[in-house]
Amino acid sequence: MSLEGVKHVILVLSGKGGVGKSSVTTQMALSLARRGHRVGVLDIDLTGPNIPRMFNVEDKKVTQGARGWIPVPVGTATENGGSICCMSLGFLLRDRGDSVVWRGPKKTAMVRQFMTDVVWGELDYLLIDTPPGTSDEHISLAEQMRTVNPDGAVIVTTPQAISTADVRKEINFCTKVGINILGVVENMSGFVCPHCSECTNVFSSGGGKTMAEQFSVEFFGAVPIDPSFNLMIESQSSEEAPLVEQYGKSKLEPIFKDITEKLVAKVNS
Ligand SMILES: Nc1ncnc2c1ncn2[C@@H]1O[C@H](COP(=O)(O)OP(=O)(O)OP(=O)(O)O)[C@@H](O)[C@H]1O
Ligand code: SF4
Repeated sequence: MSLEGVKHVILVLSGKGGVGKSSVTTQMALSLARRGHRVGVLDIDLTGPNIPRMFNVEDKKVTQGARGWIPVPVGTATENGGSICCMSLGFLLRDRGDSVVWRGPKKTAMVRQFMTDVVWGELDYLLIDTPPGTSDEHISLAEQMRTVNPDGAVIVTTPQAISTADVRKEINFCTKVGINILGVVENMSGFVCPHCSECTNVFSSGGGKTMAEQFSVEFFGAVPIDPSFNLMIESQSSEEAPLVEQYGKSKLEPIFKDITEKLVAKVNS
């Protein structure tokens, strides 16, 4: 079984698309790796496999070993032994539009293969970036995810989503399919000015925390919109310091340090 060396499996879920699930997954991976953890990222967001782009490994090829697919390493290991490797449908698609037209059974078969046929080796954390939504198709995906016995899920939302029924739906979805909720991250919560670094609350603030209290789930933290994070992702080049090092300068790094400390404490409690 390919997950036998993996200590903790964490799902990253969101009730709707575009809330920043992939960027939260990426930053949790960077933050964990900076603290010496060996991290794998599995991207099963078949409608928008963004993880290879986030880690600037889009042009890398996945190789097939004797026991299964070998995930793609992201840079080299850090001095304290932290590392990131990833696997995404994006590596296997000839055309990024291909997966969008797949029918449910084909997607489910692909996810099943991803859950079982990737040779991760020894990992402290495997983060699984899942497709957004709570439809019937997601229920069958969630059933696949349960086969890898995850520690639970981190739910990503935005301040706008909190004021709608999205998070409630997502929490009910987890309860229905028997997935433990580890905590909630509110993304795009305010805006960091690129000139003076002042954070302005564009929408109402504090909603995520209140909502988490209502549902008795842990609030991991609020992440503002930081345009420099996108610039960092877009301007990555092989000549520059590895992303895991560059991320040390990001204004979002201390926030994700706090989020991942809560996550680590939760899964090890
Ligand atoms: N806090 C943030 N600050 C700056 N940019 C952000 C932030 N969160 C997300 N983004 C940007 O918003 C865009 C959408 O984010 P992302 O791809 O992570 O969303 P998603 O929920 O995974 O989307 P999908 O539903 O397509 O999978 C990306 O370009 C990402 O870099
Ligand atoms: S936060 Fe300050 S520097 Fe940024 S746009 Fe507003 S006034 Fe200007």
